[in-house]
Amino acid sequence: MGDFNIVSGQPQAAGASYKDAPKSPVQLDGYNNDTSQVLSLVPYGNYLSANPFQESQSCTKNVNLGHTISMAPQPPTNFSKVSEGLYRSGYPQKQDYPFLQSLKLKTIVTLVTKDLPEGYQEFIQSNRITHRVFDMAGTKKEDIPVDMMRAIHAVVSNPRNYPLLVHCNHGKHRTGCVVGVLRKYHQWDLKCIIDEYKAFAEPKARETDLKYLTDFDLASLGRQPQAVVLRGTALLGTIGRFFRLAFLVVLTMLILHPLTKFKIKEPDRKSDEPGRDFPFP
Ligand SMILES: O=P(O)(O)O[C@H]1[C@@H](OP(=O)(O)O)[C@H](OP(=O)(O)O)[C@@H](OP(=O)(O)OP(=O)(O)O)[C@H](OP(=O)(O)O)[C@H]1OP(=O)(O)O
Repeated sequence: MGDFNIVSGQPQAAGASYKDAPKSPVQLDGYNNDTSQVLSLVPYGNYLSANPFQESQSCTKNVNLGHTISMAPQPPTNFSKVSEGLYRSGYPQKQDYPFLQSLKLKTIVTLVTKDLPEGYQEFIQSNRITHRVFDMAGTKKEDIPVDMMRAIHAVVSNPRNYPLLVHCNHGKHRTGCVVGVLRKYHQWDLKCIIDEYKAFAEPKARETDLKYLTDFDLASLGRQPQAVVLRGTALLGTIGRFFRLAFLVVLTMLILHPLTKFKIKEPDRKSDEPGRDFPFP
């Protein structure tokens, strides 16, 4: 019997529920005014078709019919890319580890405390991943403490920690709030933030989360919103480029000037070398 691929016919990892996956692709391209922040979200339902790991990192598994099934690594439930090097999902299970391994994660941020699934600790340790666990209560039970969100944000917004996966139980509420705050920090429009939250939380979007994201005060993060910094940086970069160019032009002129003088330099008047074909006054 030959191999057959069951990936396309089984878009969800075993043990994860189909209802958790967004039903349609979510493209948030162009949501943001700042093109430097335009992101292409590939939520779970559409992820496999765009999964670069599908071909390169397939593994095989024997089943009881004696068939050998080629299985591409499966992402965790509600998995998606948030931005370059930053990913979100529900709680990874054992069958998701090969996929996570392919992301070469440097950091995992877990937003809930509970007994770790089978092999999770070993997976994290063997891949030398820094594991940050935050004991966040369910968001319908209590507001996320300001200090906790600030600490989480400091980790998930720092590219030095990337590639980074942030996850909770189902990748809906806690993760939705953390990603929403990150979007706010990156100065996304509130409507886009809410749309993204709902794309992952529906049909269980919570009013408490929507209120949290709507009311969230960026000042509580104690940092300048990044988009402002980026725009400032871009302006400084433009000014810097202008001055560099101007400096090069001036330098070139200074170098060329003596050469030009040399070329048009009048002959030595005192010279009386033979062969001169014009007299000097
Ligand atoms: O139906 P409900 O509103 O009672 O919520 C249930 C459960 O729903 P279910 O029973 O239909 O599965 C939620 O799961 P989903 O809505 O994500 O499917 C779960 O949210 P969760 O997974 O932690 O959320 P994430 O932060 O991981 O995204 C929530 O836990 P808490 O948030 O800690 O309160 C649970 O509340 P409870 O039973 O009181 O502990």
